[in-house]
Amino acid sequence: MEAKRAAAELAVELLQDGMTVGLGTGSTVYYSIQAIGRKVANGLSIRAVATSVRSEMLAKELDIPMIPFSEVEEIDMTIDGADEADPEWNLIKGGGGALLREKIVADASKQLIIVVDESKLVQRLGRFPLPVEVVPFGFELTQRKLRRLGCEPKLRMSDSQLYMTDNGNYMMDCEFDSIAQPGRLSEELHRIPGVVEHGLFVGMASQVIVGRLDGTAYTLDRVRT
Ligand SMILES: O=C(CO)[C@H](O)[C@H](O)COP(=O)(O)O
Repeated sequence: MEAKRAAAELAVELLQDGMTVGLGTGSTVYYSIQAIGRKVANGLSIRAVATSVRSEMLAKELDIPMIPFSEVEEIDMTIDGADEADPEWNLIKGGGGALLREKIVADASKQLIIVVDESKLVQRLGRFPLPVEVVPFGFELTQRKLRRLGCEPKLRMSDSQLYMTDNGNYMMDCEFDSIAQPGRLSEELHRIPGVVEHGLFVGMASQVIVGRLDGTAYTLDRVRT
């Protein structure tokens, strides 16, 4: 908890007056949204868009000024979590189910700041099952096509019900041994018609902030290949 909070709060220090801010989703970003709420109460002037119904509700409770995504031309900075980050700052996201909106918001952002604790750092992506959002129509066929990419795709459940995203889609959690070429896998996933979006964020992060258990945080050095 302290590690998540440390990363989340350090990221919020990057915000400046006048910014349009993207709010990610998850238990780490929860602390960022709380910290933004405190800064807004103390006079920080920003407006925000959320990547999930959950984050939007939290932001509204904290009186963070929100604008509809339809009114946004560009987002200055988005703060979001991740399930895994590799040394090149490639990510797996979507454990919390919000990957589609997160990717749309990240793509519209000048800067994507990722906040994680040290347990999320990996040498190679793939230990965490890759979330893939699929349309309900023909999901069995989509599942078979995903399997052909070398993974075991499991339909996500929640309280014994099929999990449904904020967009009315299903989620397949795809277990790979490891992901050697995230960029290539991303392209292959996009070629499957039933796939709406997947949780590989390749080359999108502008910074990865890592929280330690002792409550300190640092920016991960980026290895370029
Ligand atoms: O991608 C996400 C939601 O879709 C989250 O950012 C990711 O799952 C990390 O969550 P947490 O901070 O709770 O570990």
